Amino acid sequence: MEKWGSMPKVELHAHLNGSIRDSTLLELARGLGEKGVIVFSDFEHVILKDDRSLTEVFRLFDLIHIVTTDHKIITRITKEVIEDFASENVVYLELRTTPKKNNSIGMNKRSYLEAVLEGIQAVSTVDVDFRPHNADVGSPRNSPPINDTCNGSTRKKIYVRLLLSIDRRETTAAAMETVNLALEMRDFGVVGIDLSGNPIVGEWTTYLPALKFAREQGLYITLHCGEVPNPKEIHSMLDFLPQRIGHACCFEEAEWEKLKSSNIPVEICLTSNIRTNTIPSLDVHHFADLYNAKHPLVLCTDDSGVFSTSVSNEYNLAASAFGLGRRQIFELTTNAVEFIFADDGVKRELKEIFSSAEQKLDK
Ligand SMILES: CNc1ncnc2c1ncn2[C@@H]1O[C@H](COP(=O)(O)O)[C@@H](O)[C@H]1O
Ligand SMILES: [Zn+2]
Repeated sequence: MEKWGSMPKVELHAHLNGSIRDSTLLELARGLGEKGVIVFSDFEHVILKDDRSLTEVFRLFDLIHIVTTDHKIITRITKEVIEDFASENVVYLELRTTPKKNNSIGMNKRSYLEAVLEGIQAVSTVDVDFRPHNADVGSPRNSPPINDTCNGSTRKKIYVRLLLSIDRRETTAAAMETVNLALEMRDFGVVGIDLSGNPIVGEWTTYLPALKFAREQGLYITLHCGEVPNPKEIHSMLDFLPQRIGHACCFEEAEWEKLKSSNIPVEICLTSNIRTNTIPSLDVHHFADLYNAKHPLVLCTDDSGVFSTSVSNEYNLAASAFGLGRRQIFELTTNAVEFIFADDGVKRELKEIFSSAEQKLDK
């Protein structure tokens, strides 16, 4: 993916546990296998399987969660995932994760999130800016500006913001607990709420009170929308007017019309849609229609570990499947800065990065 290496990127739709490195997942699973907690050979077979239906993907997530639900492991995978995105020149990352409770190991949603925050602070290959700048008024910013020159050497920097996910299996009370946690942790880079999980599970009305409350309190909201055909839910989601939606795969004419007139940006995850068979092939993917209609779009990975992809790979796929050149991909990413969940100061800095990268684009 050399071609995309130098281009600055934003990643707005990445699930923490879905972005785990294959090598880390296998190492952790082998360890649990040796302790007799799981049967490693069963696990290995599922991890290494290439094509999975949406149902199989959610079975895999249950397995991943058995292996990763421990504070130290959550800290480790957070650090690795951020370092991996930074290594392909992602300059702004919105990482989403579902805060989890596991009484048997003394984990609750807050301690889970604290483990994530520890992972962010453990990143060593790049400077991480994760706290909104007005969160620490009077104290120095938590990291220097991008490409700050210190002792003659230039350090790379990545902005990281967190979205807390509500899992569709959760109750209204559990969803509300996640929103309250997000509000409490705003000064630590939590900027919004995501609704995700198996799309055939749960009812929109269950999460609605928590989502409404989140919005009233000023949190940003993005929803997994239309991963399966469910026109009633899709309409309710679009009527809610979230700041962004993910996927938008199983839309009919009326839903397309509503989406286009609403101008809600769509997070497009090409590999994920193809690998889960939500869309049969790229030549019929809705990216092309939305792109031609100049609808706001951003290319994202969804689960870079589970689907063995990267932002560069997604750019490459879009370029070859839809005939886009480097400049068009670059413009798509630059335009996405408008709908990131960050303040104007961050947007301004990102625009500067993109504008200086533009000058080198055709070289
Ligand atoms: C394939 N498309 C998808 N559709 C819906 N939800 C998805 C997803 N991919 C991932 N997740 C959601 O993210 C969780 C894993 O990360 P975290 O444990 O939160 O860090 C999954 O359990 C699921 O709830
Ligand atoms: Zn997703």
